[in-house]
Amino acid sequence: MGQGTDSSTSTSTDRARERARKEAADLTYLTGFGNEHSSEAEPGALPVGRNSPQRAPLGLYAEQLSGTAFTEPRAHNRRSWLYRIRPSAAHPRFERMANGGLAGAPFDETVPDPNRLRWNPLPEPPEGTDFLAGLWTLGGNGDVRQRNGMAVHLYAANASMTDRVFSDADGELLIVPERGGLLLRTEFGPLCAEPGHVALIPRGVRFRVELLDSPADGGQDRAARGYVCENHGRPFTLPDLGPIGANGLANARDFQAPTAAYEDTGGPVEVVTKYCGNLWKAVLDHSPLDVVAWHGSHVPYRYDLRRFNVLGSISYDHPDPSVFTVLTSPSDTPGLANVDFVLFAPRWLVGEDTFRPPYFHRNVMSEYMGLIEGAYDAKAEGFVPGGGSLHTMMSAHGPDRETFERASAAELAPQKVDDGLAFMFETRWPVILTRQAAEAGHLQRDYDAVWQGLERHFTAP
Ligand SMILES: O=C(O)Cc1cc(O)ccc1O
Ligand SMILES: [Fe+2]
Repeated sequence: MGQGTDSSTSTSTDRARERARKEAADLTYLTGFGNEHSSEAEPGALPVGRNSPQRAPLGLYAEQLSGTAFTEPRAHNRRSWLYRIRPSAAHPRFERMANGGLAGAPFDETVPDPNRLRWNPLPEPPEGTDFLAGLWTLGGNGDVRQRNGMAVHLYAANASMTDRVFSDADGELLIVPERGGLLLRTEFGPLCAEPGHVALIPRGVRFRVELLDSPADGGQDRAARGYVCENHGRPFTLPDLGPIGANGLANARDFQAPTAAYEDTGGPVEVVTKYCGNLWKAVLDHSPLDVVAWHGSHVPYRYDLRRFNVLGSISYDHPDPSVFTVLTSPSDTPGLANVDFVLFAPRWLVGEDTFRPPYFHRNVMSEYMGLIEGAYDAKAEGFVPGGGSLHTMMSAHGPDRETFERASAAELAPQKVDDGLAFMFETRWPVILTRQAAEAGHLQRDYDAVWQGLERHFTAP
């Protein structure tokens, strides 16, 4: 599915990326999660006092995009009004196309595996692989047709999307760049997401991904890489804070939505949509990123993970990682997440008489973890940036032998953990692998060994 380029175009590619990087540096954003945002790229484009006037300003078409049912409670309701050059309805028939490395729930290609699993980063993709072609599904759960569950994808891309846009009818996309900056040109305007940011693209929103860094920036053939949590369930929201109070964890004001920007350009442009697990495409004679103004709550965001206000124990014991929840997709059962996005960010450890790294545990929830940079405090080695681990329902895991031995003997002075940025997609259902993930060359076949040699120390009194 890669779009072909050859080395003679690399100079113009570099120039395009330089332009994209300059543009990314000058972007302006609207702040706040879950508010009613509004933006217009041309003055007067946004109707005042009504959503759907008889004739929308500037000859634009008014169109509503609903992320929740019309009738969901006000606190959950997500919808936006888009004022665009042409309505999205003006499209020809969608035709099936190859899914490439993408797969959709229900996942039934492999027998559910109770083992602890860990992967190295994806191999470098073939030249000319864009974000969409570079998506590779590791596994997931639920059912896209029932709008529940989630999927874990990774991506490795070395080319910008040029004449195509993507949207996902099956869920929202939480994009976690690990290497290489992305310029996400969305219907709502452009968003820049660098490693250390996450970007949230709501269900159904069309976007094109341009790469900001040329492969040459980091050496030959270095692709932009990262992780994607596809959330089929209720849209991600900020967790309730309970006794924490009115502030803390991810603060709503640190989420940034784009400001309107539109393309008034011709085609052909391929609109690719993921629908009930498969990719479909329709070719337009114009860019669908033609929204001149918009308002609403179903909008893309980016969030700088370094803004996360990390809370933890200041007395003893290692708290459950739910205190590190950035975003949660709730289920119908209070406290039980369809999927949580959890961040392990730099923090101080001060617990007295405490085993400070993550404890040994077995969890009814399933945990996929990735690493954006540095190291993770439960694993001395083998868990590397761009790689990932899966500790599925009830699988026994925790610190590796080396970490256990070190932390059991460590002097408990206040200690700053500041050499890494790790995250977890924690989901209510087991993550079932795709065949490509189960058979991948970059699957570590000897992961169990990290827990070998944990000696018995028991002495009966
Ligand atoms: O398994 C992991 O590394 C994630 C994790 C971290 C932690 O601090 C406590 C529990 C947990 O599952
Ligand atoms: Fe865990």
